[in-house]
Amino acid sequence: MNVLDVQGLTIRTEEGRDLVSDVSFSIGAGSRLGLVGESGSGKSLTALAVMGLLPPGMTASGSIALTAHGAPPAEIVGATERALNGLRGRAATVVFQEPLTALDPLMRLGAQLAEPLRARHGRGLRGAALRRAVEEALDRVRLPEPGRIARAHPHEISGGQRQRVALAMALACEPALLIADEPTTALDVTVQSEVLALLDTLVADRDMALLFISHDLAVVSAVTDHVLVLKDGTAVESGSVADIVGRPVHPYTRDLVGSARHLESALERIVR
Ligand SMILES: Nc1ncnc2c1ncn2[C@@H]1O[C@H](COP(=O)(O)OP(=O)(O)OP(=O)(O)O)[C@@H](O)[C@H]1O
Repeated sequence: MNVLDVQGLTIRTEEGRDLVSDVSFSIGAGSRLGLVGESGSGKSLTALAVMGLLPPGMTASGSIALTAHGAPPAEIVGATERALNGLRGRAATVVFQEPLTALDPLMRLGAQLAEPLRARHGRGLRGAALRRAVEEALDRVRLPEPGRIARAHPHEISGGQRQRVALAMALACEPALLIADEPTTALDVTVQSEVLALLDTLVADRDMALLFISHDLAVVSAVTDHVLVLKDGTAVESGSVADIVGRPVHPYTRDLVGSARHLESALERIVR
């Protein structure tokens, strides 16, 4: 059963220019697809279309079917804002490159995390039980001293910690599909691999579907099993990580393989 089924997705500007053309892919529960391509290839727009969050003036055509937790498939293309609101969170959530986009600078992190937890578990969750749920959610993303983090404001913790909080907020909704758009690009290399390892474990534990977006094929190959290569808004190649990294066919994919930063470790992982 596919959690996400995208068929012939085309994203057009008001002026009639296609930024994404006829892209198709699907992701089953527990599967992970990497969307890889250079800057401007259409990765983020594809993710935004899946969330029904395209910038004003842009339109999507084709089909984006999202199936969450045994519910019948919901069509995102052309859905009303009300229908989309019902799907965001429970069906799909997204983690962006910059966690500050998801966090309110003026609110304590615990209060922010409480919102999706209460949306998921009911407004009756409050007081000590709510505090416990917040700390458990922070603990699940391996944040030390969850009590202190819950009382902090976003600027009082590090970039890596903020991305963990953003991940905790996304997971609090228990989504069927998690979209991660360059979630580690803004982090330094050590923190990046820690967050990737965490993401890997959290997705595996929950049998979630993962759509992972990055310009870096090495990063994509560390967390996904299949890859779709985008160039100028079109899919040029797709296949298993082992095939794409080991036997790239399209010249553009070959370039991506060549420029992947930690290619050796990516290959090591595939060989393992
Ligand atoms: N709001 C917008 N208005 C007009 N054009 C846009 C808008 N957002 C993106 N684009 C254009 O659409 C194309 C695809 O952008 P998109 O952000 O999806 O690329 P990307 O592969 O995610 O790259 P990056 O990693 O740099 O975000 C680019 O040519 C970009 O300039």
